[in-house]
Amino acid sequence: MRQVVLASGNAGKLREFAALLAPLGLELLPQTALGVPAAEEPFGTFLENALAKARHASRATGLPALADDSGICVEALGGRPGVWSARWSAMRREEAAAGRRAVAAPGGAGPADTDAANNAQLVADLQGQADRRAHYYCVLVLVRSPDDPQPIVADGSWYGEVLDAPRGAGGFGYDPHFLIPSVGLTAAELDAEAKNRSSHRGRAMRALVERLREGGLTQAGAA
Ligand SMILES: O=P(O)(O)OP(=O)(O)OP(=O)(O)OC[C@H]1O[C@@H](n2cnc3c(O)ncnc32)[C@H](O)[C@@H]1O
Ligand SMILES: [Mg+2]
Repeated sequence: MRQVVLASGNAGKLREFAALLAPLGLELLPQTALGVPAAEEPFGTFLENALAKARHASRATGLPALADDSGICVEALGGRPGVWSARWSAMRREEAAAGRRAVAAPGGAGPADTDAANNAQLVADLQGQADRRAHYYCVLVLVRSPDDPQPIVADGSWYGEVLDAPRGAGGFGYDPHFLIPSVGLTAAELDAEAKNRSSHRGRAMRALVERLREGGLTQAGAA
């Protein structure tokens, strides 16, 4: 296994993966560069969505594929945005229009919202809320073929708090509003290396690499 398709269209994730995977000796090809369109993400769990994305990219390219499904889970919101993180502001608009909690599929019909719209929505959702606890969650799925009977799975979490006022220019998504209390910085105030060292994605990636090593699938014993 030398070439792997990265089953993501998110430029922020792509940047982080490029650094995380550099030591592995794998050539990582973004699916967008291979003309693979975004997969449907219709499921209520991160795991199912990641598996769907990995299979979709592997089927389209004939290559092994790595997918990431991730999001921010806020205690006071019962774990939401969760799997709806990429289109949280649209989700909340749909709920407001329906006058109740919508039952739309997590990936929804439309494209992801802008980070600014999602962040503004999250801040509005937490207005007057004292409990600011939240965590990022990431699950990674690697399939060697679209019908791989043994997908390799790893996950990671990163705990913090949601800030009303954004701080920092690094990272992507909800990072300017995600405070890591132990260092007093937001995820967007960390440099890329520091974020990868402690983030949900960094943790999941290191766990995945461990699984690959166990299975002899890294450069040393590539399949
Ligand atoms: O599905 P792909 O193509 O990978 O790209 P996406 O942006 O739609 O990705 P997800 O479906 O996994 O949605 C995850 C959302 O959660 C947020 N998110 C995930 N990881 C993050 C991180 O490290 N920092 C900030 N926000 C993050 C961000 O808003 C993402 O759009
Ligand atoms: Mg997505």
